[in-house]
Parts: sequence; C-alpha cells; structure tokens
Amino acid sequence: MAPLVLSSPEQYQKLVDSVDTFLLDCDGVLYHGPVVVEGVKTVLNMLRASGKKVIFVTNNATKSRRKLQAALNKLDLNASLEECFGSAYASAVYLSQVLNFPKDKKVYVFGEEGIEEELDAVGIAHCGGTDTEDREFKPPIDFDSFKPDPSVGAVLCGFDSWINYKKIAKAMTYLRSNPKCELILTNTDATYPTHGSQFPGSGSLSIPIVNSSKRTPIVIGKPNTTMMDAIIADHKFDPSRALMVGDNLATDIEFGLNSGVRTLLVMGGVTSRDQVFGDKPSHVVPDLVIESFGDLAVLAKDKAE
Ligand SMILES: O=C(O)[C@H](O)[C@H](O)COP(=O)(O)O
Ligand SMILES: [Mg+2]
Repeated sequence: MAPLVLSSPEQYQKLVDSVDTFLLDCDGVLYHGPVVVEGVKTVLNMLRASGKKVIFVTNNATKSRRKLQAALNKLDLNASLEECFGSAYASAVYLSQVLNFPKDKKVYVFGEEGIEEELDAVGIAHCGGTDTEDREFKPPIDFDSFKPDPSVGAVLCGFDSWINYKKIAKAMTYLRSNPKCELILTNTDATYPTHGSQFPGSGSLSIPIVNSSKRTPIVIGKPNTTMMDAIIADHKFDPSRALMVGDNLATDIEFGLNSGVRTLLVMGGVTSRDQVFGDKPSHVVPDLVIESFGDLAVLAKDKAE
C-alpha cells in the first residue's frame, strides 16, 4: 500500500494533534552534516510549546548523549539531555543492564569518543577506541602484535573514521580466540548523509570484523527494537500515540514498523524518491511521507498570525 503524502497545513495539523511523542532521527531529518534543515527550530519550539514530547534518536555512535545535546544546541535546537538518545548510549545500557557485563572484563572499542564516554558513564572498562596505539598504523603489518586477550569480554563497533588493519585484526583476534567474547554493533547504517552526498556508514565499516570473525553480531540501533526498549524504559510513552520521523527506510522507518509506532519519512536524506514512488519501491513502506520535517513550521506561522 502506498504511503500518504502530506502536503497541506490541514494534514500537518491533523497529524500533530494525533501524536504525543515525536521520535526524531537526526542526520538527514534535523540536519545534513553541519547544516540545520530550514524550519526545524520553529517546529521543535512549536511541538514543545504544545506539550509534545520530543526525543532525538540517532544511530550515530560518535556522539554520547551529552555530545549530541551539545551538537543540537550548537544548531540552536534547545535540546535537553533527557531528549537525547543515541546508539552509543543504548549500547552501554545494553552491556550494563542486559548482559550484566562483568566488572573484571573490558570492551574493545572499534569506534570513537561517543562510545567511550557512554561506557565510562556505566562503569564499564574499555580499550582501543581513540587510543593512539590503535589509531597509528603504518605497514608493514606486525602480525606478532595481535594476541588473544581473555580480559576482553566484548567487541563493540560503531562509526570509526580511524579504521585501519590493526583495529580490524585486534577485534578479530579477540573474537576468534574467545567464543564467549560478544560482537556488538551500535548500528548497521550502510551510508551516512552529509555535505550534500552520502558516505560509508558504520554498518559498512564493521563488515571486515563481522566477515573475518564469522560471528553474527548483536545489533543495538535502529531498526532493532533493543533501542526502542531502552527509550521506552527511560521515557514510558504510549507507542500508539508516537511517531517515528526519519530519512532512512532501512533504519528509521523499519524501526517504527518493528515497534508498533507510526512512521513519517522525510525526503532529501538517505532515501530516494524511486525507493518510495518508483516502479520497484522498497518493501519497507512508511505510513506517511513529507518533503521536509521543517515544512510543519507553517503551523507555527498560522498560530502566530
Ligand atoms: O553511519 C552511521 O552511523 C549513520 O549513518 C549515521 O550516523 C546515522 O545517524 P542518524 O540518521 O540515525 O541520526
Ligand atoms: Mg538519518
């Protein structure tokens, strides 16, 4: 069944009136890289003023909740820490509260500060990540340096712009030498929308580790309901009166569909028109489509007049 395309203020108002909780993807919905989407600030202020709950839900594991809040507020979007929810935070909560990660073990991080900060916040030891020892790598490869380490109880992979052979070989060694060592991915986004284009996303960066370790990873972020379970545990909202707004069919929209939450796809991000309206559209069908989340700003102007 084709999605309903929203294009009039009347349709926008009817939607806003039917939703209490807005779950908002970040990259591709609120901003494209460093540029905030036109109208988004007005829409967020309007929703908050109307008593709506706004939760920012990003798969981008480079940012801890605190860093996500700072990035949103640098764009003047007035985010509170409670409104911020990222895959790094959800992964740390999963390790701590679901796996009861042992205090005498540590996590090997294939990723950046966001993951490290969230692991620190739940008291889980970690190695790798931003450690210069792992970021510096020049051939020839010193294969003798890759040794098993039974104190590594999990390998956690997120977006890592410092990817190199050493990191991949260390992660693989920990996983293949210890069947009890878990492989966890913050998310599996194939691409990352920024600077008017798309670039390799964290899902594309962790494939060498998944492939070489021959492990089936635990995946935390959208579209997996693990992330929704963590959000509902924190915010306790009614999914039937919630709306997931995203630019990516494979993560955001599937996340909403998997969680019993209505979905609104915005164009201009990762998803092309063809994937929704073409001859062979994706099997993932959003409930609603809008050109831009900023288009709802017209409701604020109507109120102001
Ligand atoms: O590569 C990634 O991690 C993701 O593409 C990116 O960060 C997605 O962020 P989101 O659209 O969930 O805010
Ligand atoms: Mg996105």
